[in-house]
Amino acid sequence: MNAIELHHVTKTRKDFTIKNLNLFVPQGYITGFIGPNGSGKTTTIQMIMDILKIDEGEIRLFGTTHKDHHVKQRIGFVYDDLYMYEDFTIKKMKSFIAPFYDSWNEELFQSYLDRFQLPFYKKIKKFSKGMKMKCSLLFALAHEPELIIMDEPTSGLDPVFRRELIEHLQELMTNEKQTIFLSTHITTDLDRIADYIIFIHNGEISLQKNMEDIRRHFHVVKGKTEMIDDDTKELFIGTQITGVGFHALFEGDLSTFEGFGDEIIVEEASLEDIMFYLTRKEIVS
Ligand SMILES: Nc1ncnc2c1ncn2[C@@H]1O[C@H](COP(=O)(O)OP(=O)(O)OP(=O)(O)O)[C@@H](O)[C@H]1O
Repeated sequence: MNAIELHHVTKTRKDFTIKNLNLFVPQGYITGFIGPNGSGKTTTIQMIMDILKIDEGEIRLFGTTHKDHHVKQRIGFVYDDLYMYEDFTIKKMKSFIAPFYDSWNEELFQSYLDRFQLPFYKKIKKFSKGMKMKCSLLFALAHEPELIIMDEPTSGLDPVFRRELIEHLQELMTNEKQTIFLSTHITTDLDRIADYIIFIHNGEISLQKNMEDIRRHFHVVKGKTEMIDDDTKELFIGTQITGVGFHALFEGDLSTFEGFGDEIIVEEASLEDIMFYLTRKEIVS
């Protein structure tokens, strides 16, 4: 079963359109949502959370329409923009948020409060960006959601806490069978933990695959510039040509390169490579 499904979703903002978006987040796994700046990640997440109205299409959460308020109880939403709560302390925020959730776990809340070392009586507006993110995470996790949706959760966090967070998400997924959907620019965070990757570019999905398939099928091929002509270029998703040679992203069966011997080097592609070449088809530098 899918925790999140978007069917033919369309949304037009001032200078930007989400076109016929079909997106599937399987239950019980970590799905990374990646894409360059302004590609539509936050817009998509806001539509899933019903903060932003869709123009056309359908969004389903656990098989139910995303407008159903019971289904929202099952979701923990993490984002760093807590502007609505700037004048609140965590104490006051808790008095508003906790009663909303049937599954609120006070013991768990206190343990995360300790673990994240957040002040209970200080106004949110005096928090750093990282503290705000931790605060958002605290409230999202304390009601034991089945689905955690996170918009850029690692931005603003120092490397130590970022790593801890990533490891913690992995634990949640393994031990509690939670589903995690997170958008990020930091693709190296996902190389370690994601089971599925969805790549969005200019409001359209250009890749939706599990990590195993990605590891198996995407490679970076390197060789001499002379090897690149109109025919060989056709083999690649994207090519970067420099004075000393070419680097290119290849998807498919590596037997294509069997006859090339030592003339080429083939390496597993990272998510960063995939994002780079899918975004820029040809680069000459
Ligand atoms: N409130 C808004 N009104 C109109 N257009 C908006 C609004 N917010 C964002 N946009 C536009 O929608 C497009 C997609 O933005 P969005 O924030 O969804 O991208 P993103 O992938 O999350 O980007 P980033 O990685 O930089 O956070 C951008 O062109 C942006 O200018």
